[in-house]
Amino acid sequence: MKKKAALLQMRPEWASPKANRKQVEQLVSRAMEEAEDILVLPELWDTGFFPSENLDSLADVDGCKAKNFLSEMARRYRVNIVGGSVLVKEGSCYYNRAYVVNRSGQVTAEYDKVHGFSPAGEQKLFTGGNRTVHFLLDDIPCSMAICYDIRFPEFIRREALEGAKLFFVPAAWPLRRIEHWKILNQARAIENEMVVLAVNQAGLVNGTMYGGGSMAVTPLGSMRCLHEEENQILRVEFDMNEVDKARQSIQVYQDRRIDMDRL
Ligand SMILES: O=C(O)CCC(=O)C(=O)O
Repeated sequence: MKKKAALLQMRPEWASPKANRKQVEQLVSRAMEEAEDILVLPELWDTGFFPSENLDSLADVDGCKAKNFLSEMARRYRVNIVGGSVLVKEGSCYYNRAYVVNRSGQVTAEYDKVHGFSPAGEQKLFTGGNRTVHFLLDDIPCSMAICYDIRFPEFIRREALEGAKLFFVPAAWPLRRIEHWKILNQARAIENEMVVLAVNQAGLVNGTMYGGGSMAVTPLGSMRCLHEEENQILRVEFDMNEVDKARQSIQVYQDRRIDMDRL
């Protein structure tokens, strides 16, 4: 089964959700000048990574704005959207939360980033998720992680063992560690034998230079990757049959020694 995706690499305006919805609307419209099955956005595209002041005025209460916006985009273009993540307030807690919307505009999944990026103190401000997420896009079993989550191979392995064949990684990954980003995404695709679509922020946001390098990786590790320019679209076509072929030719799922896995 062949599918087409557009990865929407962008530079969010710092702490400006309204301006960023406008930007995303323009990027989506550019992307949909050609037919696509799936659009993918980066981490915290609504605010940048991550405001620690005025959170109450910036946070999207219960994600209503993001959900309405993404649903409207998905319905307008009849396209699936893996909506990166947005800053959500629910009750008295803040979440770095992703929404997935299908072609008819229904929100089919949500995921809270599990591993807060402790060097930036993310875990002090955001409540970390405590579950993996699984959803179907055009019948393909999918899962996702957000940014720092990909440094935890046992967590991603769990999502693969739970059935994921197509995997999404929205991120706000700085340029200075962009080699880690590329290698980790490639490794997660190869070791789990799945397709990985990873979308990063790009450009200078609140003093940090984000690295772009949004990328698509096949189950055997072939990679297509953008450079660091802002607001670029990477169009990729991938074949989900490659996942089954890779899993048949190198049988890591059967050959695992679970008895040796305990940490
Ligand atoms: O792990 C890294 O180097 C970057 C992670 C990060 O910036 C994030 O999780 O938002």
